[in-house]
Parts: sequence; structure tokens; C-alpha cells
Amino acid sequence: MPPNCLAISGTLTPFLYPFVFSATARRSSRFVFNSLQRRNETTNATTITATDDSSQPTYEEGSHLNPPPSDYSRTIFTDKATINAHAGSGGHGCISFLREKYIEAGPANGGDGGSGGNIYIQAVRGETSLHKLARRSILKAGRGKNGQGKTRGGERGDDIVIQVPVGTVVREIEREDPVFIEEQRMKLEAGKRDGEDPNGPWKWSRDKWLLYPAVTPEDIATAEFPTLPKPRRPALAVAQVKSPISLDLSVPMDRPILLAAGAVGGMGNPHFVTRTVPRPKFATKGSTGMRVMLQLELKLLADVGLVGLPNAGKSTLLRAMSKSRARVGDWAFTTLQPNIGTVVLDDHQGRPVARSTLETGEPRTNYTIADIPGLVQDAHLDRGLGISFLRHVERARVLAFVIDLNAGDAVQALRALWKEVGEYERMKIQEETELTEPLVEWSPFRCTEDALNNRQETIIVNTGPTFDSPLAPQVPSIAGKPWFVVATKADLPETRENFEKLQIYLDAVGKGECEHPSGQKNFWDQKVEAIPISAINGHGTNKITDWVVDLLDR
Ligand SMILES: Nc1nc2c(ncn2[C@@H]2O[C@H](COP(=O)(O)OP(=O)(O)OP(=O)(O)O)[C@@H](O)[C@H]2O)c(=O)[nH]1
Ligand SMILES: [Mg+2]
Repeated sequence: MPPNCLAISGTLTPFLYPFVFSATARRSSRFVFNSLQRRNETTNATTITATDDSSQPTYEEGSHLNPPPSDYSRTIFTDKATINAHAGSGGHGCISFLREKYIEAGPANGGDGGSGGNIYIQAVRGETSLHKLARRSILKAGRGKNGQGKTRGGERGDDIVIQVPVGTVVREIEREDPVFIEEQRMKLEAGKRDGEDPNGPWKWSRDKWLLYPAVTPEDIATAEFPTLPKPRRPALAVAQVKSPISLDLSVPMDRPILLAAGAVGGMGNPHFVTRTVPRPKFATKGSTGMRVMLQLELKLLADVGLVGLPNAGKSTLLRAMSKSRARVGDWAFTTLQPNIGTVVLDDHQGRPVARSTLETGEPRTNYTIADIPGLVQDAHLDRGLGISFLRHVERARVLAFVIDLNAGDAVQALRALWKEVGEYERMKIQEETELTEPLVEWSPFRCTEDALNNRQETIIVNTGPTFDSPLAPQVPSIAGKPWFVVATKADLPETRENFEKLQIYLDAVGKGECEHPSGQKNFWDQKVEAIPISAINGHGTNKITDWVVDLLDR
């Protein structure tokens, strides 16, 4: 069972509500209070300088939990990027003839062109942001080298491995496959000229054939070109990710996977030797490489996602629980990009502070927390920094709603946060539906008669799964995740009443007497806790770890 953090009169109360505690039960519990204070001072390197006037606490400047600006880490972070990946084009075939002593005009011996470089993708642990890819909009694999004399094939082009952070979602926006285009064109040409050689119009194509440098225009006019070989797909194409590409790279990959195989090289002149043309003075050019436009979206993977209003104390909490150097400040929108912190469970002393196991059965040594920019009310209407940052907590296994007890009604704040989370989910479902199937399918008229009979175009409106439809529960829901509330700044005076109200509300939600703040039906129906803490003093954070570990182990 998780620790019962509800008990206000429990061990947390003395240091979180010293002013209340001292007023009511100072004498009877003086020993407990003093010992807790001493313990917290020593173990947490407390930053508070207790003043006589407890209503006006002051905090030591320059410590880890109340840091100076020089202690902020500055990391570049980008979570979206659109890239154009160009697989390498093939090298040209070679036109060459054997020439040796006593063999003046030997047989054709031009090598084939090398194939182009491939484009791979790999999710790796070391990467944390897409900023490097966002800066380079085109990624080109190497072109295959041209074939050479003495039947020497050209070298392969250099491959490109796109390394992305774990948690990247890859979607194809556009694809230009020259082989496919060529096949289609050939089909069309074949259909148009009934009875004629389908490859006829391609025979003399300049962008397909390479001619021997010494060839004269007369030679070309009289030369007998063979039919152009059919467009060839590279053998590696079978290993390509199915089109349209849609990948969710949520685990580190040992090997990269193939997105686009490099194009095949051109054929050397020996391929075209016939009885009538023993010394062909032409070879084919290499094919153009495939081009894919990809949208990359990074959704951070953390065990716990912190959701809170601006200035609630999320970053301070992250600093208190991990070695993160997230920016902290007494104003809204201090955090402009997500931060991830790792909470080490053995406290670097070899003794586990909480016993926990991973799904694999191995002991859990740490868990991660994601801190995102604050959400304001109506953030879904693009107020504040919007709600797009919620994508970084969307995949968190547990949500922690950070509520500032000193900033108005905690219950209202919690409801406002859930509303934004709900709006985010609604938008996400809509986006996914639009991506998977087009909303409107337009079918053109096939002939004049058709157009006259049906004056309107055929429009099929897609009815995919929506937020409120019966299909909705199949979509993984944020409301279905385990969640709890971190009631922070509990060290400040006159916050106890607010905390109690929050607890009563959460109790009512747990018993089903009150509507779940998400307003959804498929919510997580376990008991929800409110854990009072003082992040700036590092008080109460161990309770969070116990609670999180318990939720992760379920
Ligand atoms: N008294 C008190 N102050 C706190 C506590 N936690 C944070 N603060 C202060 O609250 C202010 C805001 O803290 P931040 O951690 O930057 O808040 P945030 O939620 O990350 O804010 P944004 O990034 O702007 O959304 C800072 O001045 C902190 O020192 C706490 O437990 N007690
Ligand atoms: Mg912050």
C-alpha cells in the first residue's frame, strides 16, 4: 500500500504547517517537531533560514533549490522538425572497350554504376532534442560512383543514418519515387499508342542514355538503340519501411532501420552487346534517388509528468528531487522548454530508498520526471505558451498535478488543469483522425455524361473515432493514467485550509460523489492523493518518491 499522505496530523504537518502546528499543539509535540526539523536540516541541506516571524519566511539565496541565474542549465531543445531525406542516385554505367597491345578495338568492358547511399533512421539514447535535424532541412545520401573501364563497377554512395532521440514519432508527408513515376509514365505511354512498342518514346531519351564521347551526330542518327531497360528497384527496397512511413521510435534501437534505399546504378555498355551491335557506344545513366519528406515529432518519455499552472513550483520540485538545473524564478513562464530529471532511488549511497522492480523483474534504480512550461487557463485557445507542451507528458506513466497552495483555490486550479489536459486530448484525437484518413474524398467525373448526370462531386465525409463516440475508449486516454496531486508551497502561512479543501474534494472524487475533474468516463478510478510538500526546503519529496514508485509498480 502506498503511504497514507492524507493524514494531516501525521508526521508531515509539523514542518509543513509550523504556524498552525505551533498554535495548536506546540507543547505536546515539541519533541517530534524539533526532531523532524533537525532531520530535515541535516538530510536535505535545507535552504530556509528560519526567522522568528514564521509568516515571512526568507530563503537563502544561491542554494540548489533557490538558485542564482548562473546555476541554470541552458540546453537547446526542439521537439519538431521537418526533413527532406534524399536517397543517393545511382552512378552512370561506363562505355569502354578493351584496348591492349595487338587488340586495337576489343570488346565492350564498361562497368556498371554504383548504387546510391541509403537513408536509415535510428533512435539512440544519447540524443535529447531534434534541434540538429531542424537546422538541416535536406539530408542527402551519397551518389553512387560511375562505373569504370575493365568492367569495374562504381563504388556505392555513402549511407546516412538519421539519429533521433528515443520517443520520436516519424510521419511521412510526401514521397517522390522516380521508379514509380517512371513505371506510371511507361504505362500511360503504352496505353496511348496502341500496337506500338511501349518503350518506343524512351529509346532516344537523353536523360536515360549516355553516349560515347567520340560519337558524331551521324552515328546517333544511324545507331540502333536497344529498348530501354525497365526501371529497376534496388534489391534493398524490400527491407524498406512500408509506405507511408509512420513510426513510433519509443525504444532505443540496436540497429538502424531503412527508410529509403539508394537508387540503382546505370548499366555499362557490355549489357547492350548484340549480334548486330558488337561494340555498343552507349550505356545507361544511374536512376535518381527517392525523396521522402518526413515530419519528426519528439514526445519525451518520462515516468512522471508534472502539470501545473505557471509559477506553481514545478521546476523547484524537479530540482528538489533530482540533480536537474532547471531554471527557477518568481514569475510566470520561467520554463520555456521541457526539462527531464532523473530521481536516483538509492540516493547514491547504495541503500535503496524505495524497493521497486521494473517490468523485466530487475530492480528499479531510478525514475524520470518531465517538467514542462506552465499551462494557463484557456491555454488550448493559444493563451500563454499553448498546450502543445503536453505532448511531453502525454506518454508519462503517471501524471503529477502541481498545485500552488498559496495561489488561490487549489480545487479550481486542479479543475482548470484537467480541462486543458482534456482539450489537448480532444485536439490530439482530431489530429490523428485527420492524419489516418482524409476527411473529404473527392471523386472527379469520369466522362462528360457523368458530369451532366451528377452535377455535384461525390463527397464522402469520414466518420472516424471521435472524442465522444463509442470508439473513443479504444484510444489511449490521458484520464486513464494514474495521477496524484502535489500540493506545494505548504510552508507558506494560511495554506492549510486550501490543502484541506483539496483533500476533501479528492476524497469525494475517489468515492464517486463528485465528478472526475477530467469530465471523462474512462478515468483512472483509484484513490487520488494530495501530497503536501515544500519544494524550496526539500520537505515531503520522499513521500512523492514512495507514491510514484508504488504507482509505477502496479
Ligand atoms: N515558499 C515556497 N516557494 C516556492 C516553493 N516552490 C517554489 N517556490 C518558488 O516559487 C517560484 C516559482 O518556482 P518555479 O519552480 O520556477 O515554478 P514553475 O512552476 O516551474 O514556473 P514556470 O516554469 O514559470 O511554469 C520561485 O520563486 C520559487 O522559489 C515552495 O515550496 N515554497
Ligand atoms: Mg518552471
